[in-house]
Amino acid sequence: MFLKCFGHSSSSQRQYPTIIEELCHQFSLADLGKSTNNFDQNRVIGRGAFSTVYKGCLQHKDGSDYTVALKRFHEGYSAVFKKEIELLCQLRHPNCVSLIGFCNHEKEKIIVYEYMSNGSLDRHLLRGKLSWKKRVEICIGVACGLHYLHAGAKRSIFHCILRASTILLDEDKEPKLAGFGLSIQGPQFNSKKPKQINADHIMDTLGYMPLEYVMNGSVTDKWDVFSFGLVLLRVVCGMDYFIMAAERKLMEKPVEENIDSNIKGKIAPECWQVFIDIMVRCLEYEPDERPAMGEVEVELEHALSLQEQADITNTDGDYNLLSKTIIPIARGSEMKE
Ligand SMILES: Nc1ncnc2c1ncn2[C@@H]1O[C@H](COP(=O)(O)OP(=O)(O)OP(=O)(O)O)[C@@H](O)[C@H]1O
Repeated sequence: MFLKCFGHSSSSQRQYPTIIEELCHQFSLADLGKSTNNFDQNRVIGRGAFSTVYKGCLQHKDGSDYTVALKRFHEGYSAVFKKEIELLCQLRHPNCVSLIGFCNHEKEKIIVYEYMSNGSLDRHLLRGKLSWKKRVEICIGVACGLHYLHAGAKRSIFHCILRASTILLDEDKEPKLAGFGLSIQGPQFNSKKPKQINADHIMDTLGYMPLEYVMNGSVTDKWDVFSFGLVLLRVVCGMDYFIMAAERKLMEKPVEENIDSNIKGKIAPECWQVFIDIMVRCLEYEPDERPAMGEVEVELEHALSLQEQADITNTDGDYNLLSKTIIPIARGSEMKE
């Protein structure tokens, strides 16, 4: 239904009849050029595989300013542009980035979003400044957003490129899912039938592809659950899975020995036990053995409350983790290499 809205209606010369226009604002290229000082390089806040992202300033009808992020797609990615608008138009959730509007002017394809002043999660993990508690809270928000995508709409949505750079943080460091350009609309909610797709085009940008896709081309919500497990791992270790794998830090060493030095000693054993258990389950080989996002969300809430309880009694000392957890992950994309 939504795709129809992007068809070129040669007779009427109206490119965007009805639905999309009703759901979000269509900006002129002139307005967006003005909002970014003509796409000034100093306004660039991010670069993705398909786009350059700018910080822009628009005006409300009453004349007051508001800040936005503009994703200007590279030439040749109009399908990704359309897909992202089509999906974002359907989403309303505090943990999903909000669409403000778009511009489709000849070769210029631009999406306008609410501005996330704290940028992407990966940058914060690199700096190492997030406390352990804040990290768990962020994971809960992401789990809540994914749960909504999988179960909150009539047809579930599989994000498919979940990673620390597609999780954005607002001014309160509340997480919002972004980067929906390669997401997939699944079967009707409650249908257990996996969707067969050809996602090879995602391969180069994706990386976190689970084994089942490579084996039989099937995509279910459990793809995102697997990617979420890798996000949990990154939140704990502060380092990307690929770097850890290249440095042989996984498989050979327990996760407990790879914990980010900025949070070492801050994790209560009771909290860790619940957290690591859900992480390991998210990374199971068999998709059916991975939990649904609703369960993940509940378990993470539980982990957070155990941390808070432990912090009340333990006011002065660091915590010591005695467990040793080895995670034997096999990514699909590795299998295909
Ligand atoms: N709404 C936003 N507010 C603030 N920064 C943003 C926003 N959207 C994107 N960015 C920044 O731009 C970067 C690239 O965005 P995004 O990942 O969505 O692009 P992409 O072209 O889909 O690329 P890729 O698939 O490689 O991640 C993000 O990591 C983030 O730093």
